[in-house]
Amino acid sequence: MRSFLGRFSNIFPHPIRLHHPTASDTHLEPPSKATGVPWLMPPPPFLRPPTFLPALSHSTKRGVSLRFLPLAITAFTTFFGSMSCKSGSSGRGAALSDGRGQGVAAASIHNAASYSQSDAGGSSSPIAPGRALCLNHSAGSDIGTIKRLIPALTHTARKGQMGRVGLLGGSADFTGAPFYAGMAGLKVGGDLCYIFTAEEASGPLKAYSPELMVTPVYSAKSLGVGFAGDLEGEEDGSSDAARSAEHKAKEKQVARMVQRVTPFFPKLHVLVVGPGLGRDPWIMEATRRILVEAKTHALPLVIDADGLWLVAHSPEILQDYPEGDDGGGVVVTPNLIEFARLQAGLTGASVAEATPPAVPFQHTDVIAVAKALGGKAGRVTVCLKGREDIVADRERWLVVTEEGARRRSGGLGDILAGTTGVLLHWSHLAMQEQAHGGAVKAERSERGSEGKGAQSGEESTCQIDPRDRVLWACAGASLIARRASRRAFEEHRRSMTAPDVLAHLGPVLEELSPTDIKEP
Ligand SMILES: NC(=O)C1=CN([C@@H]2O[C@H](COP(=O)(O)OP(=O)(O)OC[C@H]3O[C@@H](n4cnc5c(N)ncnc54)[C@H](O)[C@@H]3O)[C@@H](O)[C@H]2O)[C@@H](O)CC1
Ligand SMILES: Nc1ncnc2c1ncn2[C@@H]1O[C@H](COP(=O)(O)OP(=O)(O)OP(=O)(O)O)[C@@H](O)[C@H]1O
Repeated sequence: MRSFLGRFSNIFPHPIRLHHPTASDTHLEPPSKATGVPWLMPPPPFLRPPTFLPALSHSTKRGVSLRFLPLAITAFTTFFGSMSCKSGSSGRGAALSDGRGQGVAAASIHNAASYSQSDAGGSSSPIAPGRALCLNHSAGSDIGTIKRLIPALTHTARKGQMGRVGLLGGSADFTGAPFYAGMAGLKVGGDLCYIFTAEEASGPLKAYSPELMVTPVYSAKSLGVGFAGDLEGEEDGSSDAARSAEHKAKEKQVARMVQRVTPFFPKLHVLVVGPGLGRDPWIMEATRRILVEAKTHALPLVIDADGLWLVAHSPEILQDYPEGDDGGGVVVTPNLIEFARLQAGLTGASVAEATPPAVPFQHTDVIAVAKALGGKAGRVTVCLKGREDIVADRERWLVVTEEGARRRSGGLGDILAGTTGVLLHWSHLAMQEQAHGGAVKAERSERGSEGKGAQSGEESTCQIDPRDRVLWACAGASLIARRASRRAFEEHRRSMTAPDVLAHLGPVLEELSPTDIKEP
């Protein structure tokens, strides 16, 4: 896997103007600094057993558990009856908690694994010094730059101006992921969210929230996807002719799915692809065709989760993806495993067997993947999620070190994907505003935020280089999602789940860019 780097060793330019190399530029080992919240610091190892409650560290991974199964089962039998497990158990095990006993067992399995993991504290600056793209390297001015991306709310705005986000995702199995991504887009401040999903998912999604406009674009049942798809490939005794007829029927449904999604393209500012989509080959094929169409429209994309599974298997799909009038190109938001899969796909290694390397990924890895995915002329920006988020395009990069939550519950990546979609559009608006400076600036100076920000040293006086605006959009989304996660964690601790983070998006946005304006 590391030999992958060698192939791209000549394409790593200095990431930024005025970049001051530091030791951590080349190695993203998590800092060892403690969090500063004394009672949350991990207790010495000898104090941890016999509680088996995991310390929630920044290196916790979702659902990492089974290596310690025997130990966990012992813990379960010891502590069942003495532990109350009313609030959410940690990690994927929580999904098993139909009854009290199962919930405790699942939590114990995860706890045992976490017990072996080391902890690391957060760093104080939200964006690593020396890695910012602004001329001024102070963290305050980095936040100021992100604030510039957040559009003012005026009385003259029209519905839709702040963002019309499409989302291709959700399936019979996963209805939470598109919900979290879509709602994040709205809660951050996007105006409209269209979800394209399975018929089987659309009912639940509409019931979760009437704010989401949900269009069913295929039937999981008739396509044999999801639950029914489990039977696919089994010998069913049907003849070749019957199988060929079934194949044709499915081909037709795939074509219909494409036809149902693509007419929405002209009204969308961005399409988020992947959360909860599933990896059924027919759905992957339909998604591939939809991406090909999106390319002809130069529709800005955010690709996450199962969308990345497709990209890892067909990395050529994003080659030379154009920047349209709205710019943006493609943003991919992999977690560590998804990033390792992208690397595998690009090198022709097995995608399914990819695992993250023992040493942490570096910004050079991220730049290499961004460049390789985009090909000669494509604009692909990668946001690698992790202990710190590394954002890079083919030549520049930055790292967001804003402290996040120590809970790794499902759905936080979906929230980032939806947030990124809106920030991507906002960065386009900000560029327009920057180009037509005067009038909009005057309107902005009416806002209560201006004075406050200036006092705290967070206002940015520098212009955003248009080439960097997607990086800033990704950094902004990362900062917002991580800050909201941290706030939700401070409030809910071990019971923090994705909806708690959604609830904190608004307050974080308000803090960054207060909405009160003086009436003319
Ligand atoms: N409530 C829902 O509906 C949710 C649905 N989700 C969807 O579930 C589907 C499958 O996603 P998965 O993430 O499970 O699939 P993956 O195959 O990408 O991940 C499989 C497993 O890898 C492990 N893993 C994840 N991140 C890791 C890391 N950084 N380092 C080491 N191991 C790691 C976890 O155990 C995870 O369960 C996607 O469509 C996704 O969008 C998730 O978004 C979570 C929430
Ligand atoms: N160790 C960590 N410490 C703090 N924040 C983290 C850590 N790892 C990831 N994050 C943040 O959590 C969010 C989700 O990242 P994660 O890697 O869990 O995504 P994911 O696996 O795609 O999520 P999902 O459950 O939606 O599929 C991102 O905003 C990321 O910055």
